[in-house]
Amino acid sequence: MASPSDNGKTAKLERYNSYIRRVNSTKLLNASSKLVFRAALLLALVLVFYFTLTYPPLSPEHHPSSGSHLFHHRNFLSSAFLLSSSTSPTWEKQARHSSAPRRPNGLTVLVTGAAGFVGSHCSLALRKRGDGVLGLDNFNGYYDPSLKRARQALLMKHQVFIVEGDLNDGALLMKLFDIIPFSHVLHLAAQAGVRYAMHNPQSYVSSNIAGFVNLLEVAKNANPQPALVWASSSSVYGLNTENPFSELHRTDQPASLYAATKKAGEEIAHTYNHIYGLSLTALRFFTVYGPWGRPDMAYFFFTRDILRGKAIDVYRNHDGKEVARDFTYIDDVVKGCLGALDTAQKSTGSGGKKRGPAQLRTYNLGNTSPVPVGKLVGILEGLLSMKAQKHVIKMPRNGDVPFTHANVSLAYRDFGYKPTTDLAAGLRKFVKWYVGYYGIQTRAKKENSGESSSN
Ligand SMILES: O=C(O)[C@H]1O[C@H](OP(=O)(O)OP(=O)(O)OC[C@H]2O[C@@H](n3ccc(=O)[nH]c3=O)[C@H](O)[C@@H]2O)[C@H](O)[C@@H](O)[C@H]1O
Repeated sequence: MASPSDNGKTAKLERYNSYIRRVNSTKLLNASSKLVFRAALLLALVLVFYFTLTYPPLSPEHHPSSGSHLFHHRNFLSSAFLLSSSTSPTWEKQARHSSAPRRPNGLTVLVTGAAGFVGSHCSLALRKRGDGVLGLDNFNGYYDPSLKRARQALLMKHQVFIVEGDLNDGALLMKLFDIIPFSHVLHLAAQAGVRYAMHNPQSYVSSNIAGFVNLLEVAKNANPQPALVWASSSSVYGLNTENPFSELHRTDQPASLYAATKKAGEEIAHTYNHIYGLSLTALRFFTVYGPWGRPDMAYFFFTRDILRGKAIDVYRNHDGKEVARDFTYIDDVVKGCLGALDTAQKSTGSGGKKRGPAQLRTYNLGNTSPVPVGKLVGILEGLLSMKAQKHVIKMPRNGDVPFTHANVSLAYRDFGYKPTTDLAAGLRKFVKWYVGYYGIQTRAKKENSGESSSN
């Protein structure tokens, strides 16, 4: 048994040991909390820098700034990210897996702008029929990037992988073509929007001209050379007065810089077809709308503003007539894009040299039935069961054209393009998506749910 003096010594020793433990743990705590603080500070700085570039502040006209300085930093960042991650086997594995066709003779398609409106719809449609699809998108802040991220998440569910990078990143594009033998490119990445060109002209030059040339340079050197189908625009008809617009009409009077860059794209396409034997198809889209659409387009922000009770500007021509558009539903445009891809002939060049004449095509993809903007507003009012606060004003001189109307007989002849959705039916689907996506209870919905609960 231990004596009381032994017990006293043991108790003292234990008190001393616990004191030493406390002193040590406090030191350790101080050291580790300093470390944690420094790491948190560093992380916060990195996050602030990253979010400043990724989510630039909104400008008054619903157009998030994509000022050229931000644009270039963003490219630099994505490029740095990709060059380091391009060596990672996981990254390449995902890209290869995504681009591998799941059906015999399936296409292997690079879709640029895959997180965009038309790009995400086309990527899904291609994947659903068993084609291989790899997306490319720079997720810029022209409009709410969270919508682009939501589209990306939807594509991921269907095993479509999007590489985050920019068209102007030549090293990245070469790497993609190096690891994947693309049979086709569906090139939809662009700086869109007619009116925004007055605010940020350089972004149009950077994406729609420099970026396009960069892509063509890489495509012409690729082995095999892919066939390219790409998005031009109804806006190339500019001040053309002949109706409906045919591919044979003049397109040398663009009314906006956006239109001018798309028209320039058509001329550039001619050059690459002529010199390098690239198979090229331009699709002139006519005001495409629908679920998962672009928030910078009138039908989209009219819906938002009507629901918020905010006034909307409805443009009228200077001659007093209503402005009208050949609004085209997204599913019709997707069918047109797939039809163009399926009928695209192979490029004829190899190793950057032309081996024979190659296909060069241009098609209108419209709805063939122009609708005045006032009528569009009326349809939205009906669907939302709300009255719009309309300001009818003269169309500002901002690059808009008074009227668009597509003749689609060429696209019908060559790949059976036939639009089937009228504006009322298409907007119904859009509004259904909109209220679901943003979790909005419309008055119509509330009344319906009231009715069903009383039955
Ligand atoms: O076919 C195209 O190639 C282009 O289509 C689309 O341009 P637009 O046809 O101009 O569509 P959008 O802006 O929705 O305006 C629709 C109508 O609302 C009128 N409009 C517009 C704004 C407003 O405040 N009030 C108004 O009346 C306006 O005057 C117009 O009559 C794409 O954005 C563009 O990227 C490109 O793809």
